[in-house]
Amino acid sequence: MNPRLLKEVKSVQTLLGLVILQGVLSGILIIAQASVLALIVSRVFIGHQTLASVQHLLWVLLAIIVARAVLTWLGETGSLALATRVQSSLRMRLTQRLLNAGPLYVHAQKTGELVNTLIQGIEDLEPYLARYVPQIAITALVPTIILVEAFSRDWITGLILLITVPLIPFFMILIGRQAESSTKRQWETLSRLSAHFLDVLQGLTTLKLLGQSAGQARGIERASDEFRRATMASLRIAFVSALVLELLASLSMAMVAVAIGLRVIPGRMPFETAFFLLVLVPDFYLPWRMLGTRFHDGLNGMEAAKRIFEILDAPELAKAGGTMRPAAVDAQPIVLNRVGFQYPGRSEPALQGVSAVVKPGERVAVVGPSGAGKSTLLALLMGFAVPTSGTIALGDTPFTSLDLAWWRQHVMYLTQNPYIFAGTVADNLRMARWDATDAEIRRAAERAGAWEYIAALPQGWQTVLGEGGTGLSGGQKQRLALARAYLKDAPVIFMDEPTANLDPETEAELWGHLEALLTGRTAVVVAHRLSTARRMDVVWAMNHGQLEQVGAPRELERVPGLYRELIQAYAPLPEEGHYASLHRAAETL
Ligand SMILES: Nc1ncnc2c1ncn2[C@@H]1O[C@H](COP(=O)(O)OP(=O)(O)OP(=O)(O)O)[C@@H](O)[C@H]1O
Repeated sequence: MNPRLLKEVKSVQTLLGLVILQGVLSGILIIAQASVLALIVSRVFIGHQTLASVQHLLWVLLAIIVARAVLTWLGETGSLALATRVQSSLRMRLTQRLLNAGPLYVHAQKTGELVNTLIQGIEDLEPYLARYVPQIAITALVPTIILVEAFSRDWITGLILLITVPLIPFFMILIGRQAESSTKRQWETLSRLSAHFLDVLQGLTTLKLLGQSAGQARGIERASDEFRRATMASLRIAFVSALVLELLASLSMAMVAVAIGLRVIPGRMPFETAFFLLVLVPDFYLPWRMLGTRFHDGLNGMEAAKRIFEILDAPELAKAGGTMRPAAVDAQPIVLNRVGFQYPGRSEPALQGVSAVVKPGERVAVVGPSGAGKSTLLALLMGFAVPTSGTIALGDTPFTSLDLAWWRQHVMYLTQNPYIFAGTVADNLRMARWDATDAEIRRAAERAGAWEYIAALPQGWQTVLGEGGTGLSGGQKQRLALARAYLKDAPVIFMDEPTANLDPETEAELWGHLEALLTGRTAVVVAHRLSTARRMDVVWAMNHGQLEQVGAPRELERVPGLYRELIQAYAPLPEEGHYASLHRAAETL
């Protein structure tokens, strides 16, 4: 039993209480059943009584049998209901955890494995919680109650039971060790298989163009073959374990039977006691045999529980922040003071000593070579991660005291690849503001230049879009994202070159709508194009996680330094003043 599961999930405690009650009642009923049965048989066969004279005992026996069946049924459905509750509670907590951890944590994980844990891992908890855990309680209780009763009736039988029973857990532990490592292997290969599938689905275009789809298919074949072998190995172990348990139980029962038989024949033991013990003994071993089987059913769940708690315990890149909500967000500067950030497991910091101020209403372009730390800086500004050194503050309020959920309500983020969710166009827009009226949605779509194509869709804004916005062009997705931004009407905008993947014509058109959005708002834009940087008030030029230059774009173009080097890397710097040709040549920074 995973102690964390017991400690942290309340339903598991209820489940345990329930199965302990079931175990005690079962033990008592088993003994009562054996006693009544032995009484009936000895009266009818030894005492030569008629069935009519033991009729009341037969009714009692029937009542006990029915009670046992009802108890088992109640136990099983109760356990199942509670297991389902535990599963949904963990599913919620995992999702919440991933949402809290934010994009930086999720992107650093293997997506296939994460999906496997969230779907299959949670699913695997059911046999573990609904079958294995109750069986542990029953195995601890029922044989103990039977053992006490057996000792009180006949100490020799009690002694045989006591001596033989430790053999079963001994073999179970021996086999269990093997089974655990084989289940671990099975889990790992299944995760690898999920990751492979996801890779193929997400990277289909790249794979096709690189002519690698056959190679990936072979990869899947290998992973699935490995999974088959791991599964077969687990099954073999489960089979051997069942065989050993059956054998041990049969041998022990035979020993008890011989010891009893040897005393009944010469008349040293009353028939009723002998019969009672013989009926009781199989029920002594049954929970152990069931435990063996259910242990193997529950192994995947045990492995999954470990992984689930690993995710729940992962170090948080983004702490929850505080509760402060400073007034007038749009009048507050964003102040970075010697900000540094180091990703866990990386030796080099992604950001170091970044000090700068974004004034209210100012539009900042962040430029720099790949890996300079631009995206990391945006992530910190959105509160997805906490600086490992230095501070970021909104006015006088450090981010650590800021209510980050509230902050994100005042912030909009536009990316290179906006995500469109499966659902209608209207749903996708309402995501920015659930209470937006139809008129507001239409107005936002118009301002983003999206209304025309939305109206032309088969069912207008009620058209259902596929996951990832299938059926829409890159420009259309961007305009949808822009409409979201208009609808959200946040005073602070963060952007990661939203026009980077668009053709020049669409880009120019989209910029018309973007400029309107940025007017009067504070913006920090990661710019890969000179044209984008030029549209902003200030340029921050970054390299190796450091802020090397800050200044107006036209000014920085004139002085030697990183910004000019970035431009020169793509085109020879023309004579001062020849911005038109510079613009053409340095399409990309
Ligand atoms: N999730 C992550 N885990 C570990 N290291 C990361 C992670 N994301 C980025 N890094 C590292 O941090 C550094 C800065 O990366 P960042 O993505 O911020 O750069 P960038 O300037 O946005 O680059 P690009 O223009 O290529 O997107 C890089 O060295 C990168 O390898």
